[in-house]
Amino acid sequence: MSQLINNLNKNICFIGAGNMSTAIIAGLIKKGFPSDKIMASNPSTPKLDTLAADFRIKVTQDNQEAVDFANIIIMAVKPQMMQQVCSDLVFSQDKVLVSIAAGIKVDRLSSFSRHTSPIIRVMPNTPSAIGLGMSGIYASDDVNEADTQMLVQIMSSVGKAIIVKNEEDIDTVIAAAGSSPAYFFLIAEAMQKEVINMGMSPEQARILIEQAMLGSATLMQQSPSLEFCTLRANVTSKGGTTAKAVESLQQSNINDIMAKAMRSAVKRAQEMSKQF
Ligand SMILES: NC(=O)C1=CN([C@@H]2O[C@H](COP(=O)(O)OP(=O)(O)OC[C@H]3O[C@@H](n4cnc5c(N)ncnc54)[C@H](OP(=O)(O)O)[C@@H]3O)[C@@H](O)[C@H]2O)C=CC1
Ligand SMILES: O=C(O)[C@@H]1CCC=N1
Repeated sequence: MSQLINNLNKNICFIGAGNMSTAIIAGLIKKGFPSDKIMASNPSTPKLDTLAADFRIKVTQDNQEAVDFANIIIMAVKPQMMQQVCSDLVFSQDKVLVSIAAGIKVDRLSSFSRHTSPIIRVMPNTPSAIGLGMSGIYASDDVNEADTQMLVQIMSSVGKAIIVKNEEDIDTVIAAAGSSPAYFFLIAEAMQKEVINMGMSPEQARILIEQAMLGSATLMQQSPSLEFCTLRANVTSKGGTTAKAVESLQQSNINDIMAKAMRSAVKRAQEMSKQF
């Protein structure tokens, strides 16, 4: 994949140089994507200065300059900014327009941007920064296969990527992968607090939780034939400690808690699609 991404021979720009753009840029550079083929645009300079210093990419405060430079334009501003930012830009029709924004559907993006060529939606997540991202890609029927595959190639270079068939599935990708790193960090925070309450140092708490999470995630990935429930059962000795902890989580309705959280993310994406 690394070789393919090096041979892509396209310029990419990021409109909005915030957290998610920075994560994807970091991942692309780590994979060897040429830094002079990336440009980021942002109204304020500190983030641009950091990106230029860390990754040697091109930077500008002029969104149109970035659009004119690129073959692939990644719109990465907050959803509430999208209409304003798009309507100030002129896109020639040979450019591939991509949005990573939650809750803004292709037909809205198309009307904001007056871009009559097909638009692709990508829903990435921040672990893209270390090559462990997970992205969902939605391309409507009128997007040509080569452009869809180019986005699959780009996002696969910073992690894994799947194509979703229906635009609504992007909201499910948000609930399961776009937003979910925050759920895992929240669980880590809660566990760290309790380890400290039990008398250990924050540093010890951090390494215990970090390594347990990393080990569990890696074990899931390296055991494709084992269901998550089997991996859980393998930890749970009859009459032992894990059984008590798991019982406590189940009594607190962990399934309902997670379902409710994920439904809330989807509901918010649906609201945003009407709001912005
Ligand atoms: N963070 C995440 O995990 C994920 C985010 N996304 C999507 O990515 C998009 C960006 O999110 P995120 O990176 O978290 O947000 P950030 O707020 O970190 O980044 C948004 C960036 O847009 C910049 N910006 C503001 N106005 C303009 C403008 N007129 N022209 C160009 N840039 C502008 C902001 O600059 P300044 O700060 O100087 O105002 C900021 O750097 C959102 O649409 C979100 O839905 C998708 C998946 C995951
Ligand atoms: O919180 C958000 O709206 C964005 C989309 C997925 C992750 N961050």
